[in-house]
Amino acid sequence: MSSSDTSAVHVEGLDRVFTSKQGSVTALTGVDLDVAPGEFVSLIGPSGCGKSTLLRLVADLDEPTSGTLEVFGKSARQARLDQDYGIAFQQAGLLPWRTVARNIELPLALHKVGKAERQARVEELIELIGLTEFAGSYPDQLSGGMQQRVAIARALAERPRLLLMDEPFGALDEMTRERMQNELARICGETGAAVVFVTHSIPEAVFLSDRVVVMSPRPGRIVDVVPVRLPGTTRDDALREDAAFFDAVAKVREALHGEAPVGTRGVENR
Ligand SMILES: Nc1ncnc2c1ncn2[C@@H]1O[C@H](COP(=O)(O)OP(=O)(O)OP(=O)(O)O)[C@@H](O)[C@H]1O
Repeated sequence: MSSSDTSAVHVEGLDRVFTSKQGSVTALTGVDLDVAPGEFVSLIGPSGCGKSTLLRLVADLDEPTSGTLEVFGKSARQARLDQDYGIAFQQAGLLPWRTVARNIELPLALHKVGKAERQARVEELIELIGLTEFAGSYPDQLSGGMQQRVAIARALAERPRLLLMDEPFGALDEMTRERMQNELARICGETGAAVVFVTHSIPEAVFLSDRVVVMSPRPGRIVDVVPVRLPGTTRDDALREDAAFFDAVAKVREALHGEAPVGTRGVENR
């Protein structure tokens, strides 16, 4: 079996050039990447290096200029039609007039899942994100972190084998952000979903990922892939103090700075 049959995401020789009257911008060039089922991969790199563009291509929100892109061995379009992935972006994007439960239920309702099944799934998901008491609350009654948890639950509603996340915790304060990272690590462990995760934070990428993909300034290319091997099977706060964690943070930092000077805009060292 070729890698493209087994990968959650298979990208080969991918280019994306945006053309307009002002000229053309090469956002991505020669990108090769495989994400295995159940694997957590983060994309990190300076502002404008094409991280969101790559994620949007995988999500079939945009089309490559050239190259191969497959999601579970299918075209991105087919994977979208088959609901193979869930998406969560920086803005939680909840509908303010629907309760927490009804926001989570939305993709199921749109796909005509029966009422009893919908209710059971929503209950399960609300428990998973620890918001059972807030099922009947509206988004504006929740904190930013809680809203983001609801967005994650909604992305998981259809049991996707793949989650695409673009800076989902970027707008949260540091403490909430670390709590959300713990939560996401636990959820991924429980659901076994593969994740492609865009972030500007090196520690966040290291804490969550099996591998960190480091990209260069425009035109975006992959300059390094740092494997993260942290001890134990669960990712919790103790890991943030572990020597292996600091070691991986240093490796990612070196990979980033090999391409650009310290303080590269758009990458957080904290
Ligand atoms: N629809 C578009 N039309 C023209 N250019 C675009 C479009 N989308 C992205 N670009 C350009 O492609 C490049 C990559 O953008 P992208 O948003 O993928 O970067 P990024 O790495 O996600 O940045 P950031 O970290 O700041 O979010 C940028 O130069 C951007 O201006």
